[in-house]
Amino acid sequence: MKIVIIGQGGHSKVINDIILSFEGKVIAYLDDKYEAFFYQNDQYFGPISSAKYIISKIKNIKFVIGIGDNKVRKSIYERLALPTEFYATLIHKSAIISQSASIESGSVIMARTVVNANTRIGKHSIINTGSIVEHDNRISNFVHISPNATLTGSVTINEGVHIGAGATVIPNVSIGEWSVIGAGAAVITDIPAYRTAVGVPAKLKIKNVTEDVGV
Ligand SMILES: CC(=O)SCCNC(=O)CCNC(=O)[C@H](O)C(C)(C)COP(=O)(O)OP(=O)(O)OC[C@H]1O[C@@H](n2cnc3c(N)ncnc32)[C@H](O)[C@@H]1OP(=O)(O)O
Repeated sequence: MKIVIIGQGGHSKVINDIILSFEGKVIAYLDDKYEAFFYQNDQYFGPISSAKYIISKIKNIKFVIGIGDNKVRKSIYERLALPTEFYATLIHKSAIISQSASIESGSVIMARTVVNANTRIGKHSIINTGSIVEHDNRISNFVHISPNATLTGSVTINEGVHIGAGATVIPNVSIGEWSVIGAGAAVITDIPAYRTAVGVPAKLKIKNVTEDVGV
């Protein structure tokens, strides 16, 4: 599979490792740190605006937005307005994915994750290294489940939610859209939209979600 990664920060390096795990190839990096489109050492580089040019130049390519921040990832998705079929679903070879789970396009599933039975994962979401997403979860679009987080059974994660590293969510809990759960939290009650919750058990912080959540 020939992949174009949009964004060239830390998250894109881990996506590159997913692609190597199934012997795919990164043919281009598009990032706005580049002012012009160029070819070097068997790869193309250019600004994000060159996505449509690269589609016209190279056949059978797929894109992935390799940016960890949920809001930035969504804004680039909206800016590019590419049809769904241009986005890859990338799953590391070491991930364990139930046959009854489903994962939509643009989402990335990192090394040593588990996605269990009847879980649904939406578009452009990240299931990061070593996290466990148990059975019957509903994970929406532009979500980030950070490394080593655990979602137990029948958890609902709405659009744009960021679950911090090592956090645990108990069964049947719902997290409202664009909320942030702090690293190491234990979430035992529903969390409303656009809020930050931290601690064990997780409590709402007074301050609402800020732009920078430490992704
Ligand atoms: C491969 C990768 O890197 S994937 C990305 C993984 N990234 C993460 O897991 C980051 C998760 N982010 C966090 O945990 C952050 O601390 C957040 C989003 C919860 C809070 O960030 P901010 O809003 O900037 O909060 P800030 O740092 O100002 O702290 C405010 C208060 O919350 C407390 N707090 C912050 N985070 C946590 C936490 N995870 N658990 C418990 N308390 C916390 C602070 O101690 C502080 O308490 P105080 O007011 O009593 O002094």
